[in-house]
Amino acid sequence: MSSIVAVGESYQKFNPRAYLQNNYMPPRADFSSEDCVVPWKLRCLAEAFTTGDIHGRTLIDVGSGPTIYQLLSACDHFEEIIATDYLEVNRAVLRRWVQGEPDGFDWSPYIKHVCRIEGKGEQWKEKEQKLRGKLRQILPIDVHQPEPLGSQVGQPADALVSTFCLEAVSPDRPSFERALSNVTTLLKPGGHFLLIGALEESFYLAGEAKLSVVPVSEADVKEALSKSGYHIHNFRSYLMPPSLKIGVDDVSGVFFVHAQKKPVACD
Ligand SMILES: Nc1ncnc2c1ncn2[C@@H]1O[C@@H](CSCCNC[C@@H]2Cc3ccc([N+](=O)[O-])cc3CN2)[C@@H](O)[C@H]1O
Repeated sequence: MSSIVAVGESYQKFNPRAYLQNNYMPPRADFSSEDCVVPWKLRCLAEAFTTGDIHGRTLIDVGSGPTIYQLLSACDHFEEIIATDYLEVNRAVLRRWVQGEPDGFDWSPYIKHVCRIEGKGEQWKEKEQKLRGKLRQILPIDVHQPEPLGSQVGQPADALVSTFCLEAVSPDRPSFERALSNVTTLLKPGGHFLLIGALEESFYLAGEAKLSVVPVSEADVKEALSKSGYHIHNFRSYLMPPSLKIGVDDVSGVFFVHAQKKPVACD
């Protein structure tokens, strides 16, 4: 069995609720401390959009998983946001959130925090409804395919977001680099890519599933972006404090990159 097929097999046991519990509840989601990893991620994303340089018609979120926090600061800057994931269980979680079904994960602490740090006086219910209104497509994706969205691919997006996906679905570094190259076909030349991921992680848990992760360093990520034709505007790293090493993975840190796909070279 190819190692990519093995990755797909391993995801069949992925449990969205366990995954959310492990990574998006306290202690990792502690909004009282700016030093905590979730506020750090939200601040990186909010600050990336304050320049006003990142905007357009469509943003695609690559490997959304069962989360929407990564889209909260984006929703003011795009007409349409397309969420994607490999697993139907995750796409179903996202659809239920968009439809406002009551039994879902409570993202309100995240929405309130983002409204606070954006400082625009936006009410959290207003931002919640705005994102629900923009999240119009939730599509299947496979980043190991040269056309990750298959026949659904429309015109290239103005921007991409991806959080914790590429390294968690790639068995090795060449596969990670190919996956990045594949998803880059979804982005227009000159388009912006906001990428968040795990540093030096080799596994993580999501209920019964124990998923392998290809450990990547800052240098590995920068090299992969350079090979895929990106200019890096900003690269930040967060060092996971011992208090947040809670056994759900062996992640050493988290990286945030604001990269831009170089325009096509004119001959
Ligand atoms: N072939 C594929 N193409 C696209 N997506 C695919 C494919 N296969 C699986 N997927 C899809 O990709 C997956 C995305 S979730 C990946 C989780 N990454 C590791 C985890 C995340 C995390 C989160 C937060 C923090 N923190 O400190 O705050 C740390 C960490 C480190 N551990 C999942 O949705 C799957 O459904």
